[in-house]
Amino acid sequence: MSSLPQTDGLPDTIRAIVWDDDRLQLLDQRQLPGQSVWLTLDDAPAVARAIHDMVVRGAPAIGIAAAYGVVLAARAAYRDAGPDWRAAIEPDLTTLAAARPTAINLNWALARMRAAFTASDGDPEPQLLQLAAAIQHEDIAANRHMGALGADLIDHDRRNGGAVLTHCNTGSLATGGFGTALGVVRTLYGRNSIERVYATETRPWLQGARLTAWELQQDRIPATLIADSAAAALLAQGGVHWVIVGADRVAANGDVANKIGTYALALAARRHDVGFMVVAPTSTIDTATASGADIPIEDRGAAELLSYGGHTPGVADMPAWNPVFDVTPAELVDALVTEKGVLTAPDSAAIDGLMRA
Ligand SMILES: CSC[C@H]1O[C@H](OP(=O)(O)O)[C@H](O)[C@@H]1O
Repeated sequence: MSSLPQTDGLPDTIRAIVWDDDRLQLLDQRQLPGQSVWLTLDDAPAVARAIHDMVVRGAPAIGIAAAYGVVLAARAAYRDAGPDWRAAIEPDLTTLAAARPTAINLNWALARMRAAFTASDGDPEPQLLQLAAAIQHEDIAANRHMGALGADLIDHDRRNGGAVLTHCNTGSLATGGFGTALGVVRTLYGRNSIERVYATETRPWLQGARLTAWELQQDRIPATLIADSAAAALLAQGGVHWVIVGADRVAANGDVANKIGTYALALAARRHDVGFMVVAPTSTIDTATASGADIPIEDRGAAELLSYGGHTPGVADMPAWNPVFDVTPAELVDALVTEKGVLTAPDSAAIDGLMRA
């Protein structure tokens, strides 16, 4: 799929974020699945624009792209200000932080990169590039570990086998590689533990219909696309035993911000005794945010909701409400799977214990 070489020798996984030729290469997810178009970025404002415009999207992927954005910012600051690069870099860090509000992985990555601003006055780029690459590799390793933990839980649950449903895109395109919720799906299918995956189309941006469908087809995993509004009826008819989703931010009390429609899936799952699993690395957990009520929810405006592939089939100037995330209360989450362990009752005490471990 990628015209760029795999650069780290890790087990094969679709790679949508690649540092190559001393610049950041991003697979433009707005063009998938029809075209694989790679964009080359060589400054931090361009990375911020790419995050805002969803060239790259998905909570962990946003953090990884931002980390490489800091590398580009440090290059420019050191070139322009030499030993005073730490002051010179600040405007670019502010621009990166403002790219999208909900996924906490963005700020997590910026804070981790900032913590590496050592006292040395030498060129910071090599050290920061090493850290950005480490963040991406750690994410892939975490995804593979979460895949096993989530699959183990389902394999040992009374609601094992059959089919699962996933929402939005939580695969290699949304992460450093392999995926969070889709990583669990990949692992389950690899074990012959499930027969089929149902993917919601995920209006309005169609991450499910365009990206998840494409990833599952690449992996030759049997999948069926459904309209978002068909999900409750599907769960009501039986056969789907788990809903497996990702997250953009998990609050200190276990409330989960994720793609719009997740809350409805959680309600339908609870009504029909279908397991509801959230899969997210701890870089998505924000203990500084007390509850879901405090999570900023991105609204991407009416045009995105009124259009379909750039066409406006309906009333062009119709007012529209387009929050692209919602909040699922912790009590509707049957399992929160992280790389540090699985919480089957995610609440403040359990989250605190996990983050301190
Ligand atoms: C690996 S979880 C990715 C998470 O991000 C997605 O949102 P977006 O496509 O707008 O960045 C969605 O909420 C996924 O669950």
